[in-house]
Amino acid sequence: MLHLALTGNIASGKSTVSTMLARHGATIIDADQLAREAVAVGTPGLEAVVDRFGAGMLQADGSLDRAALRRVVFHDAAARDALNAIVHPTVGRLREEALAAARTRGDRVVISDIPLLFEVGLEHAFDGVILVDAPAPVRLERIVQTRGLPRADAQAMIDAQWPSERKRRDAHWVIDNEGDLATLQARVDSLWTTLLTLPAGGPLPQRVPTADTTP
Ligand SMILES: CC(C)(COP(=O)(O)OP(=O)(O)OC[C@H]1O[C@@H](n2cnc3c(N)ncnc32)[C@H](O)[C@@H]1O)[C@@H](O)C(=O)NCCC(=O)NCCS
Ligand SMILES: Nc1ncnc2c1ncn2[C@@H]1O[C@H](COP(=O)(O)OP(=O)(O)OP(=O)(O)O)[C@@H](O)[C@H]1O
Repeated sequence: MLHLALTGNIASGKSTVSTMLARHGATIIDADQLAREAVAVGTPGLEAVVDRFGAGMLQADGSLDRAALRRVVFHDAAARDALNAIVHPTVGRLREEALAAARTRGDRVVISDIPLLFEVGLEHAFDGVILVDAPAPVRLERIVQTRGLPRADAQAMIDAQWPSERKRRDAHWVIDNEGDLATLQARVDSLWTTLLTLPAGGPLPQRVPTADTTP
């Protein structure tokens, strides 16, 4: 089994790329989705969030008020660390479970979508790392347009992550996503062709240049 990490800063296009890779047949393990499960109604995770941040973080139906928590943690690094400490261990455990299931099924290519891969120092736990990137102003516009957030809130989310320049150096493949979706699809198709030539679990070339993924 080839197990790769897919990462990239907020609104770089990770989910779009992972959907394209899934259509090619990859198994996707999505950390944002696992993070939602970690704080679902009735979990110790949600209880811990309420203990730390107060009952104001709940909606009337008892589920997490994500917008309320977002407004707190993206303007306060200590609060963000506290939330990460609650959520990340559960996300790690759920990822291991999903990975074990993929192994049992005999899946060929498994891709773990992990937004904070480099920030949490997980990059060496995989056979290789795919980074999706787009310039910060493009990402800012995407957040404002698709999430309908105020510009300052969108910028705070961008500022909560490492600049991508630092991540590009350590990725095996960089997919630039500054253009249209057809260009992105062509880049993902090209990457998939490359992935199929790799030995499962074998050594990967170190840091393949961006041009290699550009058709
Ligand atoms: C703060 C929360 C409730 C906001 O929810 P919301 O629905 O608005 O955003 P969503 O979960 O879709 O995340 C959107 C993007 O924000 C970025 N992001 C999320 N959490 C963090 C964080 N702790 N630090 C930096 N960036 C983050 C990621 O790029 C992510 O893809 C949520 O992001 C959360 O629970 N974050 C903590 C868990 C976490 O670290 N998730 C990231 C993957 S494990
Ligand atoms: N090349 C593109 N052209 C136009 N829109 C795009 C392109 N790539 C992504 N988008 C749009 O930008 C938004 C963000 O993309 P996506 O959700 O894939 O990013 P992400 O990196 O997974 O973001 P997040 O960190 O918030 O989970 C989506 O609405 C998506 O449809």
